[in-house]
Amino acid sequence: MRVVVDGVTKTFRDKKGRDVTALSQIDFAIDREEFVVLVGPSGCGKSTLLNIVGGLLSPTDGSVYFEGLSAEQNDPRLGIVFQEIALFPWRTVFENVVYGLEEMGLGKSELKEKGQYYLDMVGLTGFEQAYPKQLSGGMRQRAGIARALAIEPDLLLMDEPFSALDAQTRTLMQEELLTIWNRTRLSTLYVTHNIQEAVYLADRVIVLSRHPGRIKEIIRIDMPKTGRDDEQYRIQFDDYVKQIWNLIRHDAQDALKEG
Ligand SMILES: Nc1ncnc2c1ncn2[C@@H]1O[C@H](COP(=O)(O)OP(=O)(O)OP(=O)(O)O)[C@@H](O)[C@H]1O
Repeated sequence: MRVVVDGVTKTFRDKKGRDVTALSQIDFAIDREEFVVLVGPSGCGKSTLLNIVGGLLSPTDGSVYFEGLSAEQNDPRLGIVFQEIALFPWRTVFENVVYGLEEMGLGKSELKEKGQYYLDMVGLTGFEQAYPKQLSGGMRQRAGIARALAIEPDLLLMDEPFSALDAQTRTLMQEELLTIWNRTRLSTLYVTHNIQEAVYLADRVIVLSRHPGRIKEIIRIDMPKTGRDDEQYRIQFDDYVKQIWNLIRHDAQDALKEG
């Protein structure tokens, strides 16, 4: 699904009653079958922007269009994955994955078929009857991804989905996400702090600056979608990382000082 973010501005009121502009005049599009990553220093408005696209927050100004229509006119189906996946502890992995499908009123055999298909896709075959507390962090994230995919969304929204995982699990999950994405080719908006992750996954990286959050630059990652970690792309990969870090560095230092 093509998504257009048009002139989005978001103002919050802080505890002292002052208006804080979190996002100012944000314009960009996510094309069909495009993977767009938002990066930027802490507090630049990445999550706010993702939540606005997902309809969880409304913009103070501007609009989001889905295939040229507003969310009310189009009612896009959204698959959302957050950093801490909120699985229902009293439901098995399978029951968690099919939760959205149940809500959509699917029958038992369809639930079984689709649930199993997406569990297999994320590598959780054999864990259908396990409960979330019996899973590792990486497995819980996989279950959350399967749940988001199971509803066959028009758009996938992911907010730091791997940042609570250890470095090795994170690398493996990035690889798996690419494999899954290549099968589904869902339009995706993905938020991360991690520049390597952005360069590894993105068709385009949107770099935000802070106070107020604005688009600093949009960078197309001109490398094949798979195998970016191959030796032959190392220099190109590192150049993208450097380019993005140079755009973020000053803002990140400021964010650090402000705490
Ligand atoms: N509900 C809220 N009320 C007041 N201010 C808010 C609210 N949500 C976000 N903000 C402010 O808006 C700005 C953007 O926040 P947001 O969480 O979107 O940034 P972020 O880039 O996702 O940050 P991080 O990377 O640290 O998660 C920050 O200055 C934040 O303090």
